Amino acid sequence: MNPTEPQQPPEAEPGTPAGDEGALAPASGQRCGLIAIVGKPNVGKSTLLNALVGQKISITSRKAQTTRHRITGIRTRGPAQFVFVDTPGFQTRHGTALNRSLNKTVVGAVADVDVVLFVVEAGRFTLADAKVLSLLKPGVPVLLLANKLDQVHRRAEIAPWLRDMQQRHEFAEFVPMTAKNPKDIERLFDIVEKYLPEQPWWYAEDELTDRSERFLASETVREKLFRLTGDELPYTSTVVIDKFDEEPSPKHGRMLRIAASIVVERDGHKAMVIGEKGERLKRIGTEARQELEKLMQAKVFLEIWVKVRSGWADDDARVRSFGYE
Ligand SMILES: Nc1nc2c(ncn2[C@@H]2O[C@H](COP(=O)(O)OP(=O)(O)OP(=O)(O)O)[C@@H](O)[C@H]2O)c(=O)[nH]1
Repeated sequence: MNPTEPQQPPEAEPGTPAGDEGALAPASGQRCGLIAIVGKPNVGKSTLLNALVGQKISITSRKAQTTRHRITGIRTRGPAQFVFVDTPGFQTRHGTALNRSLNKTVVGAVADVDVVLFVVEAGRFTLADAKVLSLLKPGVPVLLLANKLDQVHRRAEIAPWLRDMQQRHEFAEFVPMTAKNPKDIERLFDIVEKYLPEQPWWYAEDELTDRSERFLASETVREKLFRLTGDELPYTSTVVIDKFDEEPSPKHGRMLRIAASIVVERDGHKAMVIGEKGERLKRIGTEARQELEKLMQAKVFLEIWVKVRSGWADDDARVRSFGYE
């Protein structure tokens, strides 16, 4: 059932090719590719992604960003580098929101990955599953991940169900599994590896560094800032991370203390960011903290200050002091 066609490299590669910087291992035998995990809500996509990339969930560095793909995790295992990408719109909680949020970009983000992992609950296939499946473009191999196999008590029913699924789509492979079972995760890696094109890795073997988590923190605050202020705030506003300390925590595993400054050009902008009775700033902080806790799998204490620095963007020395080189 494996596709015999060689895989096409994605249109937009997320990083500088490894060779450009000379920092990475030689290309021989290396594989690297983009993987999308899609499925209706609650089928176990997050559980699966966490199991696949462990602690490494990260947007990584600036060069890793593309307009088409937001990287949610990277895992380098043996000769293969697995780059997992976000598929917004495929992952909304409600079916109606799913319909509403669909647009070409969203579908496009899944169209040029190397392989799609379509997650369903083993033994089930609902209208919501069918909707997600209908959005997948032909040409990209789709692996049917029948997750939560541990919850299926009558295993004998899985074979006829799989046959039924075979009628619905030309799946490249069927993978009945339990995302919570580490052995199944290893088996899944072996299966997915074959779908990654032979090409040099895009990222260093252990891409996630302190610096990239720091970067991720500033990007997350910035994203909330702009989303919650709409078009009112000029783009010259920025976010600077003043402190990023990690402490071990017996209770939470990891604990991060992050202090960030939102730097704006005018007092009026400061008032806008803070909002009435501080409500807006509070929301920016809460939403950013929640997202960072999920991304970094840590307890996060996030403190945000708003500072006015007029003309800061023109002042080289000050820009450097904010951590931009
Ligand atoms: N028994 C069992 N439970 C699982 C498995 N995988 C995930 N779950 C549980 O299923 C529930 C949903 O898992 P998530 O990973 O949050 O699902 P999701 O698809 O990311 O959900 P959305 O964020 O709503 O799209 C959680 O309670 C998980 O613990 C599995 O293999 N077996």
